[in-house]
Formats: sequence, structure tokens, C-alpha cells
Amino acid sequence: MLNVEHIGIAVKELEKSEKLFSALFNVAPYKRETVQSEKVSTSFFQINQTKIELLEATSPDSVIAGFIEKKGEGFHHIAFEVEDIESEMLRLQNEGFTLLNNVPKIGADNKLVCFLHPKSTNGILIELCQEIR
Ligand SMILES: CC[C@@H](C(=O)O)C(=O)SCCNC(=O)CCNC(=O)[C@H](O)C(C)(C)COP(=O)(O)OP(=O)(O)OC[C@H]1O[C@@H](n2cnc3c(N)ncnc32)[C@H](O)[C@@H]1OP(=O)(O)O
Ligand SMILES: [Co+2]
Repeated sequence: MLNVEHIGIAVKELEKSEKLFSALFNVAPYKRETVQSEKVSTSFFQINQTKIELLEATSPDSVIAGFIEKKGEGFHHIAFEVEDIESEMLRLQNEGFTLLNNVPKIGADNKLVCFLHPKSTNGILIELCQEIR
């Protein structure tokens, strides 16, 4: 695994939270993207080396809607950059971690992604990301 690629934050209203985080970071979001397969709309901030992904549900059956209903808005996942997602998925599976998808999915910001179940990672939802080259 390489660097932290982004930190995901679940929000109820993207526009409202964009304003809040713009004021907090003193920088505007650089990108908005909807990922239909994940039923989310995202907004990205770059603060020096740190990338923050805000996630709003686009449907009541989105995992983000379920998460907010149970836990409220806030920290949702941490994403790590990997060089080769398929070999990293295989390595982590062999280490006993539970993958939530067996083949890489298309994520936001030009990435292939895979999630690890939080029950296998001390309660933290982990995302692996590989840049699509
Ligand atoms: C925009 C694309 C992409 C990117 O490019 O960056 C994204 O980031 S998409 C982000 C949204 N998509 C995902 O999160 C996909 C992976 N997640 C899942 O598949 C599900 O969220 C889940 C982790 C399998 C949980 O779903 P489900 O089992 O249906 O929900 P439950 O509420 O029943 O949860 C079971 C269990 O897990 C705990 N949980 C759920 N979410 C999280 C979380 N984010 N962090 C930590 N723990 C989480 C939940 O509390 C339950 O625990 P117990 O109550 O103890 O059973
Ligand atoms: Co993410």
C-alpha cells in the first residue's frame, strides 16, 4: 500500500457541506462527480497532500443513506492508493481480510476501487484505489 489517497465523509446535503468545508479549508472543491454504480454524488477538496471526498446519497438505498441513518453524518472511509489493485486484493484476501467486491469497480476521480469490510479491519471501512492508466 502507498499513501492515503482520500478520506471519505458522509454528508446529507452536498451543497451545504461544500460551503462548510470550503470555509474550513479556505479552498473551493476542485471537482464534483456522480458515481451511479455507488449511488453517490461526490465533491473533492485538495488540501496540500490531503484529499477529502464528500459523499451524498443519490438514492435512499445508497450505502451512504443507510450509514447516515444509523450513525449520522461524518467519517465514512479511508482510501489507500495502491500500485496494482488486483495483486493487493489477492494479498489482502490471503491475509484473511474480507473484500466487499471480488473484481475492481470504477470509482470516482479516475480510479479502480475495492472495499474491505469494516468487520475485518477493526471497524474502519478501507478503500483501495488504483489510478486508471
Ligand atoms: C465514489 C466512489 C468511491 C470512491 O471512488 O471513492 C467511494 O468512496 S463510494 C463510497 C460508498 N460505497 C461504499 O462504501 C461501498 C462499500 N461499502 C459497503 O458495501 C457497505 O457500506 C458495508 C460496509 C458492507 C455496510 O453495508 P451494510 O452491511 O448494508 O450496512 P450495515 O449498516 O448493516 O452495516 C453492517 C456493519 O458494518 C458497520 N458499518 C457500516 N458502514 C461502516 C463504515 N463506513 N465504517 C465502519 N463501520 C461501518 C455497521 O455499523 C454494522 O456494524 P454492526 O452494527 O456492529 O453490525
Ligand atoms: Co472513496
